[in-house]
Amino acid sequence: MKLTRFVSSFRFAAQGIVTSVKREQNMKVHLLSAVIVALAGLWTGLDRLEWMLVIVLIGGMLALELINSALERTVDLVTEERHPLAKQAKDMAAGAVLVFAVTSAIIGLLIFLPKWF
Ligand SMILES: Nc1ncnc2c1ncn2[C@@H]1O[C@H](COP(=O)(O)OP(=O)(O)OP(=O)(O)O)[C@@H](O)[C@H]1O
Repeated sequence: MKLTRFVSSFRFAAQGIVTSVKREQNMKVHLLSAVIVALAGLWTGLDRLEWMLVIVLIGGMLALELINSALERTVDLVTEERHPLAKQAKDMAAGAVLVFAVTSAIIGLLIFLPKWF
């Protein structure tokens, strides 16, 4: 019984990820970026710690985008009308994604640039 519920929770989580990839343009961009960074990592030859950083940043970016999409849907479910709080909620969630994206880009440059130049 409990095992069935446990397995189901993974299935539902997978459905959420698939829905996000299908419907969210930004998620596709993040996934493509992740593949490009992973290929660049293989080509460059990162060490174990560098790979750990890159994997944490990629996973964090994708997870944050999923949360952002979930929040957008929740807001749209609560109100179909324009509301300043709805705007603030969506814009703050988008801001969180932007903060993490910029942070990831800076750390990525700190990892890759010294190896290339
Ligand atoms: N219900 C709402 N009330 C007020 N502002 C909103 C609402 N929904 C979205 N916004 C704001 O409108 C701007 C554009 O948002 P977004 O790109 O998500 O498009 P949208 O207005 O939700 O339309 P769409 O359904 O095409 O995505 C953002 O600043 C967002 O915060």
